[in-house]
Amino acid sequence: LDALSDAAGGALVFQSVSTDVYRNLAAEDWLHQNLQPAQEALLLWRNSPAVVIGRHQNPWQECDLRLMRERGIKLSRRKSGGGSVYHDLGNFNMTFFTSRQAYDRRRNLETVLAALKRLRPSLDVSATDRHDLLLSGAFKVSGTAAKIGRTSAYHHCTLLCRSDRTALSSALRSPYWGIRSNATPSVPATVKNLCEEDPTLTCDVVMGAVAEEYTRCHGQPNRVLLIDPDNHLTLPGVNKCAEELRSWEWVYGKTPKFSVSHCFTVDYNLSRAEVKLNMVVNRGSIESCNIEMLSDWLPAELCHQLASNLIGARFCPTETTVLASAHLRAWPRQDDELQNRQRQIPIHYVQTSDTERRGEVVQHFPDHPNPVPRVHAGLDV
Ligand SMILES: Nc1ncnc2c1ncn2[C@@H]1O[C@H](COP(=O)(O)OC(=O)CCCC[C@@H]2CCSS2)[C@@H](O)[C@H]1O
Repeated sequence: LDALSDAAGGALVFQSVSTDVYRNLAAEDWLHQNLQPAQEALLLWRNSPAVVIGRHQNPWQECDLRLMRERGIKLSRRKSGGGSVYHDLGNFNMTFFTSRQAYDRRRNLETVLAALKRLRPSLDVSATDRHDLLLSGAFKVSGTAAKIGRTSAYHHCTLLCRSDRTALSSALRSPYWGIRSNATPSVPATVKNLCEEDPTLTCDVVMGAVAEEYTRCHGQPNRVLLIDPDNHLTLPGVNKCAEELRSWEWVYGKTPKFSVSHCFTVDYNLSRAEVKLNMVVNRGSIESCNIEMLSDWLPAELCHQLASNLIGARFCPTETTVLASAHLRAWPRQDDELQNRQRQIPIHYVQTSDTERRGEVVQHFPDHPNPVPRVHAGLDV
């Protein structure tokens, strides 16, 4: 890197050859750690479908994890604060590295605006006070976040060129409710793609224009260096960092402590019961759990035992399903009716219908002679 920056004699422009969100975030982190603080650089990168949540966010509150899993949309947590955004190959990201003193989000956004102006003079894109970029004064095309270190800093932002807007809004809609936390909430906006204004605009065209404008502003020849975040020889330690960013402990485990309070009605074989579920989830694991039955539909002891079995489990359905099933098997009375009733408790409470979201808290389960175990405490992972 030192040789590179000596040769370039100033600012550097990198473009990642990877579309893996964890590898790209690791490369970004690597550059932040390893560039000389005074070295200015720009990293351009794109990801295959992913949601990137802010450092202090709760993924269960921000996105539809089940839908994301079904559609292969990855979930990642970045190191900067702020809200949740959706990425795919129709969106690209820019990371502006500077020293802490030279950190200036407005100047970076001016570079992006100037690039767009040169490219398509008629495009109406402007920056807001919170550093979003708006198209036609109303539609968000870019969101901003930043990380400020002791001596160096970076500002990164997105740019929507031709993303799948339907996937964006469905991935960023949480179907879960009853969660209380101090996690940073996102600020939802109406988004648009640049290509909706001008169909000839692709990520490649816009990225090229930003690189050109950035080098021009820095009095440099327009040269883009390809960077491979998979190459630990060029970026020593980058693989370990990517694995950390991919780990459950980072993505889910860093969620600020939260509580889940849920009250619902279960119907089974013509009998009905009210169930209250209260949980505290800390570092992604169930710290306390209480299941209350407002009738003798299930013995209090069974509820209590089930709740205590879940303590310490990761708040994810795979783990809690195993625990709940084990609890069923260990229950001494081979009472089919009781077992079937316990299986009805949707501790894993994925709520999708609008009535439920409005708070009518009614959940019906089809009467099934041989219900599959469905008791698990994670919302969905
Ligand atoms: N890709 C993208 N670009 C712009 N706006 C988006 C995008 N995806 C979603 N949104 C909208 O922004 C809000 C959230 O806005 P909010 O202001 O809460 O959050 C942000 O903007 C964070 C930007 C982070 C940028 C980083 C750069 C590299 S890695 S991620 C969301 O609810 C959508 O309405």
